[in-house]
Amino acid sequence: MQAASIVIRDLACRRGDRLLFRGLDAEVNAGAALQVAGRNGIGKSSLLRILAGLAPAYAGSVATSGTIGMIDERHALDPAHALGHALAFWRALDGGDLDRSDRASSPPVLERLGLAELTDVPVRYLSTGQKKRAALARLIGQRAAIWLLDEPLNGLDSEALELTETLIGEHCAAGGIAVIASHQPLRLANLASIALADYVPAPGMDDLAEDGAGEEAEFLA
Ligand SMILES: Nc1ncnc2c1ncn2[C@@H]1O[C@H](COP(=O)(O)OP(=O)(O)OP(=O)(O)O)[C@@H](O)[C@H]1O
Repeated sequence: MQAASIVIRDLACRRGDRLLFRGLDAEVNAGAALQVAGRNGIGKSSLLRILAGLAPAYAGSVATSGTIGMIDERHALDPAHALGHALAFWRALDGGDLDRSDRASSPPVLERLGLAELTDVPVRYLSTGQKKRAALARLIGQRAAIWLLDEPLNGLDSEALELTETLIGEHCAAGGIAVIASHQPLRLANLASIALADYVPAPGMDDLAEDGAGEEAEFLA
């Protein structure tokens, strides 16, 4: 896996006419995980979208090294297709083989994720937790160095939750990076945490315009 890193400097994020956070600095290096925590609507997903390059920063900068894979509430698997077919679509783009294990000691990914028996089931019939696992299978197949995970534990039973933590841990142990927006406590080695509440501007301090920031900042949908 290529060396991965994320460097965030003095980052500010604006949504609509609201400055959500400002002055955010962070560095994540290969092998580490970063949890982004905070109340609903504080800007966790917005931060992940900036890191993914899907939305512009209002001010400051983000530098990433390494390919990026992201999971949010959109699983990006065609609901009309059987799971196996939907995953094969991504496999054709990403390369890799989910039926094969990277390590002699662990079973293939679909089996580990409890999906091996579900490959004939249309994606739209999968349960919430099964869709989450399927999205994780797609992400693993992508072999991206940086994982951006938006609430990856929501809707998972305790077994799937533990497995997700294990897979994130393995990804980091192999030199990857994971940035995880989550309200829930995470059991991961080498985990740092950002509380976005620490970067919310004080009332009346939500205008960076005089710094020349964000004039062109229009968010993608
Ligand atoms: N395209 C947009 N235009 C304007 N405001 C937006 C847009 N998208 C999101 N917002 C607002 O930005 C704020 C932050 O949203 P975001 O989804 O980043 O929060 P979050 O911390 O991930 O929340 P949650 O925990 O509920 O998922 C919210 O108030 C939201 O309504």
